[in-house]
Amino acid sequence: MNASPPTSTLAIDVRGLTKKFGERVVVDHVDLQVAQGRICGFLGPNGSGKTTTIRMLCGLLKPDAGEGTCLGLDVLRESRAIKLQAGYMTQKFGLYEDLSIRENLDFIARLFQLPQRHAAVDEALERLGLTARQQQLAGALSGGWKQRLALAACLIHKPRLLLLDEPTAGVDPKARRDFWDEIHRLAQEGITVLVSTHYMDEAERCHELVYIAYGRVLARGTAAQVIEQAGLPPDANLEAAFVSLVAQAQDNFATP
Ligand SMILES: Nc1ncnc2c1ncn2[C@@H]1O[C@H](COP(=O)(O)OP(=O)(O)OP(=O)(O)O)[C@@H](O)[C@H]1O
Repeated sequence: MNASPPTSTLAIDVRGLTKKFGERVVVDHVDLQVAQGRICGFLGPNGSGKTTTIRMLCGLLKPDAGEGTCLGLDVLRESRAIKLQAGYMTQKFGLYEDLSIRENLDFIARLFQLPQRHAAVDEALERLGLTARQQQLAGALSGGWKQRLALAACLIHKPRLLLLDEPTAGVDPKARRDFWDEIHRLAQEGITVLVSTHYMDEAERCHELVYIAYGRVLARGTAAQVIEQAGLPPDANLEAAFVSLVAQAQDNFATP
């Protein structure tokens, strides 16, 4: 008899994820499914709940309601294990400016207690093209190089899921393009990526999109599906779709 196929290859599979700050619901029953090896763009206006959702997915914030798994691990009960297998790149550069590139990566490798620390640092440096600069201080790097260092730090423990929160904000177009080429290489290796962005050209490079506003999912699917869900003709672009979705959400969900 054939072995039964895996019941799910979903790297992210959560339903009803909800978070309140005080009385304010900032993430409101969000369902999110992302298959392994896919790049899912997470879009929405400022303050719509993207970062809060990402922090719940990687185990840094406990949901008030909802359930599900990341990498097959329970988001409510196995947050520690999720943290060890996911890479989270925060919006703000979170590394030490007065340490060199190599020292920063070595520090992260120590935190993860990696057995082959030196080799892991070498590999991350090589992968992101940082080897020649490894002795430079992080604080002296340009935005594009800092972002590469931050991605190297995210990858050092070989995560199977990457949660990237506006990783290219303020970075020049060439550095953004290089970054996205790397994201696609990672996805081809089977790593799943959820990435928030405000850039439409980046949204177009995702396999699928989820668009939220007021903490609620307004549309999801391929770019063509999102445009259709926004009620626009097929030749409309994503920017028009998002403007239309936000206008609809304002009518439905905005509090006066
Ligand atoms: N720790 C917190 N305490 C209280 N309110 C918070 C906290 N964290 C976030 N918020 C609020 O929750 C809402 C959603 O914030 P969040 O950072 O998740 O949005 P976002 O979609 O990531 O926004 P942006 O695109 O600007 O990064 C915002 O109004 C924010 O001010």
